[in-house]
Amino acid sequence: MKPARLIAVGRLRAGPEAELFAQYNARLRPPLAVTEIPEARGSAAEVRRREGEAILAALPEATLAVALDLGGAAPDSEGFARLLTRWQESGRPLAFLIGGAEGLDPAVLASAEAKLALGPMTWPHFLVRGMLAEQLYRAQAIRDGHPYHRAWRP
Ligand SMILES: C[S@@+](CC[C@H](N)C(=O)[O-])C[C@H]1O[C@@H](n2cnc3c(N)ncnc32)[C@H](O)[C@@H]1O
Repeated sequence: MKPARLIAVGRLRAGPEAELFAQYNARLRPPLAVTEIPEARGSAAEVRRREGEAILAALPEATLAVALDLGGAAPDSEGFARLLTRWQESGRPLAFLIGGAEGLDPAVLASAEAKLALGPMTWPHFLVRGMLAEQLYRAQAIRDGHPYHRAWRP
């Protein structure tokens, strides 16, 4: 499987969020390749626009982009595993996009093939990297029939 790319705003420094991401990313076959976009300055709209331009410029041609966004669909983990399989089988480069403190620019959201929410709450963008990597690992476990994922609940 070709590696998916994570394009995320901000520089993740050493600390608990970096460790969380590294722990799950290391379990992915293959791990996500990470491209960090520098945080922009200006008004909220300028920040979104500048960061958005940099995100779009970082996307390889024909990329199937999945934007992490509160307004996106929120599948359960099995549904996400099925979506991931469909995206990977498209044969196109796959990239997940995470915005910065001001969120993703409308131009980025409009260009994305899919929008994915990790529930209705707003999470810090550096934590979202680890949460996404965990769900990608869970999707891998679901497809492999690995007991990491226990679907049963009372
Ligand atoms: C602090 S949030 C930005 C909040 C911004 N006001 C907005 O509504 O997008 C930074 C980034 O983290 C990601 N994010 C935060 N919470 C999320 C959630 N529940 N689902 C998906 N992505 C989320 C998104 O990529 C977002 O652009």
